[in-house]
Amino acid sequence: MYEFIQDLPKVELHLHIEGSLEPELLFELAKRNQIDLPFESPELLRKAYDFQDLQSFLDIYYQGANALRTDQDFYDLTWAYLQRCKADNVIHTEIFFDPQTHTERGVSFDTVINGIYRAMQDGEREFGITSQIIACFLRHLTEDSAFETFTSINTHKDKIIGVGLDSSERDHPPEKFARVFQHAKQAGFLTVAHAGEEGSAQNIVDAIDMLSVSRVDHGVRCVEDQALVKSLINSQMPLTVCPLSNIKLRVFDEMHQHNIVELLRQGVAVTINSDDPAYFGGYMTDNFVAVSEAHPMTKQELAQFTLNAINASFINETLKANYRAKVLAYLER
Ligand code: HPA
Ligand SMILES: [Zn+2]
Repeated sequence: MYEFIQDLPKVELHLHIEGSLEPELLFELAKRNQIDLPFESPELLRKAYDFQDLQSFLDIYYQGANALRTDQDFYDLTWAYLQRCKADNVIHTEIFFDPQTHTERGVSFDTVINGIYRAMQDGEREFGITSQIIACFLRHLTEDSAFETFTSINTHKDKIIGVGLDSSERDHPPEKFARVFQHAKQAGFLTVAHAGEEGSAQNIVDAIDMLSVSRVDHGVRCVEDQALVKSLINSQMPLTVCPLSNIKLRVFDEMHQHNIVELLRQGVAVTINSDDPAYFGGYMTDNFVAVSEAHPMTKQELAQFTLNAINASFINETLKANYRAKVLAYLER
């Protein structure tokens, strides 16, 4: 099954580019930018990636992002991720970035977006990998800060397809960002939001109702509200689930307790994604393999994750049809 998964065409819809910063590149950037790191080597840094919950991860993740300073740093980060996409046969990816993580420490919005976008253009030209950018608001910061960030997002409308919501879910419900999301919608952006990762099923309901999201990021705690599960099936609202992330951040104790395959079999539009692969121990193939080892599946079921992701993606109908045909041809090979 490993070979089938490795070569299966995949679409990633939940990837924080800052979370793809591998310790080796982090060390290289720190040297380039003359930043002192509190670790002796990439190996020792990697050993420190042992998280109790979402917040304990976020603290280390924001520290790591501090090594990113220049347009070229963001290019190198994104290029390294796209090389992993190529290795895993990821044919399309929708990349999150956190503008405030950088603007709050004096790195300009333009520096960040220009570096990421340049690598994405090269990724399409050299590897044929299509991609989109989604700018996320940090939910632990204020609504005012989100509105200010939106002004920058709006000036790069040619490069950014949508807005998202991430960071600490507890104590920062969707409601806090209802107005800025409404503003973004009116300006023509699509919307997504992290909900039901550490927060309650009610956050999923509120993200759908108050933020008009096209997809829910994570969403695994939907099972605490069976009426919600029914409505997710009826509406085919996509969930961008991140299995290895959920284990590392202790949303589930072990992979065999994860609910993604049960949700798939009930007809929920679930997808498999890597979230922050440099911190959680794996990219797309690793996530598919971890799920399939704990929950044996048919090839058709594995391919359904990609078909769900194609349907849930922000690409045009022609490209969706082309990608669906690729998956079906692969199944019939
Ligand atoms: O899994 C996540 N949850 C919330 N915020 C995040 N920022 C990066 N990864 C995550
Ligand atoms: Zn995430």
